[in-house]
Amino acid sequence: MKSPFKESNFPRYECIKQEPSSEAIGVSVTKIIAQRVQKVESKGSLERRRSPRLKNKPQEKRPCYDEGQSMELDAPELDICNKEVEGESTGPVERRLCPRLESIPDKSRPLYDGDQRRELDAPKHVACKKETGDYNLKRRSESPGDNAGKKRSYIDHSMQEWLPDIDRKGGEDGLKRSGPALGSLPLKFDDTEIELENNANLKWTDYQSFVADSIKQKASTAVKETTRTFNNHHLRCVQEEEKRYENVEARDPQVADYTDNASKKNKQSYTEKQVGYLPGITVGHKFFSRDDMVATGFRGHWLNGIDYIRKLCGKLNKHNEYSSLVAVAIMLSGQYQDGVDCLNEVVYTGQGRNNMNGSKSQTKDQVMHCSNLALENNMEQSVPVRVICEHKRGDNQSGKVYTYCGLYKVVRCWSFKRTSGFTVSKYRLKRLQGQPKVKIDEVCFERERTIGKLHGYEIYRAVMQLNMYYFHAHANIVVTENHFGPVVLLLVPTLLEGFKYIKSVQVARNVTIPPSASGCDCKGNCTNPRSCSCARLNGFDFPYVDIDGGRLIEAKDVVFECGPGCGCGPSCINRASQHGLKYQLEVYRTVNKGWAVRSWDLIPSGAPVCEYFGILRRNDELDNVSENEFIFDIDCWHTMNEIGGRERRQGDGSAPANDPLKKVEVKMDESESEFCIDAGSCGNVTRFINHSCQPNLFVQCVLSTHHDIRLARIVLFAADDILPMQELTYDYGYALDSVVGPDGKLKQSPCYCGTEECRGRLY
Ligand SMILES: C[S@@+](CC[C@H](N)C(=O)[O-])C[C@H]1O[C@@H](n2cnc3c(N)ncnc32)[C@H](O)[C@@H]1O
Repeated sequence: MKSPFKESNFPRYECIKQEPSSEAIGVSVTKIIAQRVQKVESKGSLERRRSPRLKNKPQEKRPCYDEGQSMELDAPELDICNKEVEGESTGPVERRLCPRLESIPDKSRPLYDGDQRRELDAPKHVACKKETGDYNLKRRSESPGDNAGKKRSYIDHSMQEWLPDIDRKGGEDGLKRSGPALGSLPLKFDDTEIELENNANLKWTDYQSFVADSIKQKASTAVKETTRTFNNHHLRCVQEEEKRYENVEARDPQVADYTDNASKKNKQSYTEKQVGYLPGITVGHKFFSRDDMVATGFRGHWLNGIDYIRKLCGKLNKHNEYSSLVAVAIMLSGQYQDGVDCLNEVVYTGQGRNNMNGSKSQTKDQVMHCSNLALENNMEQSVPVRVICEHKRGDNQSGKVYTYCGLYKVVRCWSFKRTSGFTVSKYRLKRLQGQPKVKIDEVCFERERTIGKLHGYEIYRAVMQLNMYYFHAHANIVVTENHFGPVVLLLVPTLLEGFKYIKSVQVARNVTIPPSASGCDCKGNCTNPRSCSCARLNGFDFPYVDIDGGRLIEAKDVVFECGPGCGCGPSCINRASQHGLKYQLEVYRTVNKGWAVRSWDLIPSGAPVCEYFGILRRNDELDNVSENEFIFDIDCWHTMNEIGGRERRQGDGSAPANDPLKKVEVKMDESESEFCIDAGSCGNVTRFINHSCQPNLFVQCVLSTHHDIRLARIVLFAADDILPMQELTYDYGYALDSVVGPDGKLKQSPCYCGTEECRGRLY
């Protein structure tokens, strides 16, 4: 298809053949980028790393980073936290207050002590009801049909209790925050203004929303962390399976622990599962596997459509059974049409009596017990159920996404004879009012919508034919790369004039790349970690598992991949980061951070996303370049060894005793790294990736061709499962007040990452 734009608007840049002159190198801010997603716990005197720019500043004028001092500089109120940590405080610990709240009289302040927090985090109403056995006080009706009609008003009213408090007054969009979000906090829910000491007025509603936000954020961080841990366990388990498959005995006893822990964790969440709203998992939340749902306690079972819980009460129901079961969640799979905005009403078929080994067709009548009975009890006892929709992934990889659609009430239950002659239970469920809208098929939709919105042409087809993307004034640059053709980058000429797109690191003339290391003797693919010498360098294991094209099990100090000196072929799993861009990445414009990068595809955790390309230079060459914000220090060794105030990532000691890295140790006693990658004048999509204090990518040093860590490759990996259209970010790892301008003065730059962990400044 022909481009809708004039050819002249689309300059195409070839990969550069020769290194650009140093004069051509970029014009903008300072330097250094480096990250660590997992930071080690703060160790007394350990400083955060500081910028090499500090070299230009006399020692006495350099900023201090140790905890006490930086607190003094940054925020006096942090002193309170400090004391808490150090255990100096003897009386009840005073918690850190939002500066806005400091002047509110003591008795009017919300309480934050542990017990109350717990109450807030757990669905409070669930707990109360369990204790009082309140469910069973309600009269059970004889006929399900009558039941629905008669009890409707009651159900409508009572079910609101199960919604997240935060959404109760929020209306359809759930944006407005309301008082009840604060659970048992002693707050007034009106617009009364509180007089502050500085004569400013604070509305209670602001105050409430501040607290509500912080509660909600903490819970969502906990969910994120659980999912991350689970993903790690999951990849470990996959590795175990791969080994079993290869009939290779597990050498590392830790692996068994991981497997055990994963199952223990799941068992634990099974017993802890809750009815109703779960803090941290809001409507629209996406899970990427059934395991994720179990790990976070959202569901207690991998397979069953109806997930139920046993309540401790002892009433007989109409089936002469104890009505101690209620369903907590049901899974809808393939029962809806793509693109349905919101499932306000669903009809659900009970489970059981199918031939699970063969055709999956029904072989007997369904009976009203266990899960089916539980779902009926939901109706009779006015207990809402979480509904999850299963749908296919938006990219072309196989797999599913599970979207949480919200809480539903069961309004009717009946039995139905199918044409096969067997009976099934049927349930009609209605979505509770006051929940945010959800697009169940968001993952698939976003990409299509973006393409449509940007161009109004059949761009998707053009992509397939021409192997590249067109862009629009709003999107500006789109990068793609595939197995057949060269990288294509289309730029808005006025925005990035002179910038060249490259698809490998270019080497400056005064830098010599060491000769290739001798590699492993494997043939075809490396599969046996005991005989593969590259696996040995990684601690006698392959760092990747063979799913989704290779996923890194966990961050390491350094990953040794197979290289040109190895006997294995290009499809070897231990070359996972060498295949270029696998995901379609888009460079787009943000409001306050300049350009940014997002993916049109779903990226699974541990997947290599992109490598930092630019010109490989000596660091000292750039000492007088003051304005270049696209320089990445290759400081893997310094980070591993905590040299120059750097924080070591929680490594796993992957480098064995006869580590080839030891050979370079002597050369690297300086506190600053020797080499860097300068993407000021040429680079790839990675240079547009912004910083976040809570990133979804992490930086991993990779060695493949040679084993000189001073010249390691810098590859960004997914730290989480990343949804399409989510901004990709990593932690630049600046120490605060570590960057000095050409005038010798400290430079500060605000951070707009917008995460709850935000430190407020980039440096
Ligand atoms: C490597 S560049 C990233 C791409 C850049 N946004 C652009 O438009 O080219 C680093 C620069 O982006 C901006 N930046 C990145 N992350 C940021 C953040 N979280 N908050 C504010 N600015 C950010 C800063 O100006 C920083 O020096």
